[in-house]
Amino acid sequence: MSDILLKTEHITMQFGGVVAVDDLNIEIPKDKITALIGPNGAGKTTAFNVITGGYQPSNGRVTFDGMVIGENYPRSKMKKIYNGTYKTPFEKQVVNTPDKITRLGMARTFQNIRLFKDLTVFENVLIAKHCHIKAGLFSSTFRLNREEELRMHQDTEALLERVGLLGSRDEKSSSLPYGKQRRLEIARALATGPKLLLLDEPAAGMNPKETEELSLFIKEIKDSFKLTVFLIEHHMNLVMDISDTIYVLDYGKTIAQGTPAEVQNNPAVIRAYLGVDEA
Ligand SMILES: Nc1ncnc2c1ncn2[C@@H]1O[C@H](COP(=O)(O)OP(=O)(O)OP(=O)(O)O)[C@@H](O)[C@H]1O
Repeated sequence: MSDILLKTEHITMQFGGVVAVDDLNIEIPKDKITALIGPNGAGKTTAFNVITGGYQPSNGRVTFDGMVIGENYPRSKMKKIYNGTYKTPFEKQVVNTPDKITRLGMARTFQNIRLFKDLTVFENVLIAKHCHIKAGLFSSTFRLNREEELRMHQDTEALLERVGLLGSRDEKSSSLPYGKQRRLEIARALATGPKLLLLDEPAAGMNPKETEELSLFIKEIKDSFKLTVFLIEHHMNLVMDISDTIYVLDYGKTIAQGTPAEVQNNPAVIRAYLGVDEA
């Protein structure tokens, strides 16, 4: 069995004349935390959208847990990229919708919080669980399977307890403090039972104390839910604190990869962030 849970090969995403992601090749090892960083507009969210099935790549392949989940190699581009040297296996197209990819074991959160504002904490998580279960139309409509419903309620409460939100069970999600709303978003993603959790700027808008709590929280859930984590983040303290490996994008291209210490001292990274030579 491979230790690599997610792999992208030559992922390119083009919007008209803009190449948002340019030949991205990453490997996410199981049970580790990997970060994707880079200045604004570097292509990070676009990469997440391709990986989670929101966009079909203009080019490239995504493999998750040994299965190709997204692939597109138009012949004209193959020629250009591989200079005619690459042989056939990329000639087919594989398209998966985000819900199918979620069912395979990948869950994500978004840059902007996407909770059901008027529903309670409990209801927000319960809905995420429902979306994950493929109930038949008949049982969904007539609610015949009371046992299953009861089990889902119990599982939801257990999950809320594990993420420290049981005390807020009946509060409207919009009335929670910001840090807890972010935590609830993560709980909703966990409700789908993922192997891989993708977090898009989980610390966005957080103060230093909330960011520190989030660091701890991500490490805790990674261990207790046996997760692999892939995150985009601008808060460098958080990234350097929790990541095993970091990939750095700039203008869609990978300019560096390595451990936090390696990336921090990489001149190309310093240039990309500061816009000046490190000297
Ligand atoms: N749907 C789209 N149509 C056209 N251009 C897009 C689209 N989505 C993203 N882009 C462009 O692709 C580039 C990369 O954007 P993306 O949002 O992926 O960057 P990012 O690294 O996530 O930025 P940020 O850190 O600000 O969230 C930008 O130039 C953006 O304007």
